[in-house]
Amino acid sequence: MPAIINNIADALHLQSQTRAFDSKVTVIFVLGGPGAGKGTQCARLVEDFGFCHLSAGDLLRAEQHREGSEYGQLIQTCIKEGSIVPMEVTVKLLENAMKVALQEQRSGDGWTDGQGRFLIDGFPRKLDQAEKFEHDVGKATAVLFFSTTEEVMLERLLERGKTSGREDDNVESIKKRFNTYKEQSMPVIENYEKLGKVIEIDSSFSIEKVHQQTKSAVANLLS
Ligand SMILES: Nc1ncnc2c1ncn2[C@@H]1O[C@H](COP(=O)(O)OP(=O)(O)OP(=O)(O)O)[C@@H](O)[C@H]1O
Ligand SMILES: O=c1ccn([C@@H]2O[C@H](COP(=O)(O)O)[C@@H](O)[C@H]2O)c(=O)[nH]1
Repeated sequence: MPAIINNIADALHLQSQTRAFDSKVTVIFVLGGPGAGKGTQCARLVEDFGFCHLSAGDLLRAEQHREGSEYGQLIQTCIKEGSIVPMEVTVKLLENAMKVALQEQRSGDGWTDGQGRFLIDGFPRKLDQAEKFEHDVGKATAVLFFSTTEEVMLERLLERGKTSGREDDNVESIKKRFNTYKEQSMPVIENYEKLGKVIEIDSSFSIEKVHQQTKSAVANLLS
């Protein structure tokens, strides 16, 4: 970086150069409490619009089980305790996964509609993660916020827990996850609300009804 930055435009240009992805990439953060239905709706949006869906939780679980990972134990503890893995780990995993996805898209046959569109599911969970991602990786175009009550989320998670094999789909971990969500993740949503980037969808309804509302909101966003 040069010693003197002449004006704000230069400064902004330099700042944007440090990001891994340019403004052609569409990044939508998908937030909401544990079990609100984020992953379910992301899967539908992949079919509708050709998004690349990256779940931060899934990436962390894969890293936890990767042979030789230095973060395996740390990730396991955080997931069980419903706490947040240090941002450096998660942001790096997301950045790498985005790079791989873009390379795969570019080496495929032709240019597809969804190229460069990312749904980042379950991230950012904390304000510092949001800042780091936007600084190092790319700007968020919008935030899809799936909102519902703790009662609904608890029921869904306990039902999922019967088959998911997830070590955090149990009452003890779920209560901790709710606390982390309220204390650390809600401020992220409030922050993006101030920036006018949040699209809130009540996810208390059936999967199909929530999907119709989500699809129409995303279609508007992309038009
Ligand atoms: N609208 C809905 N109505 C009823 N059940 C739903 C609905 N949406 C999702 N589910 C079910 O609730 C459970 C949780 O959904 P999902 O995994 O999509 O939530 P999530 O927000 O991604 O959760 P987490 O943050 O814990 O990963 C799943 O078993 C899913 O099938
Ligand atoms: O950015 C993130 C996302 C997730 N975690 C940890 O993973 C679990 C499970 O996340 P899901 O989105 O429910 O799959 C979450 O409770 C955190 O412990 C994280 O640390 N950072």
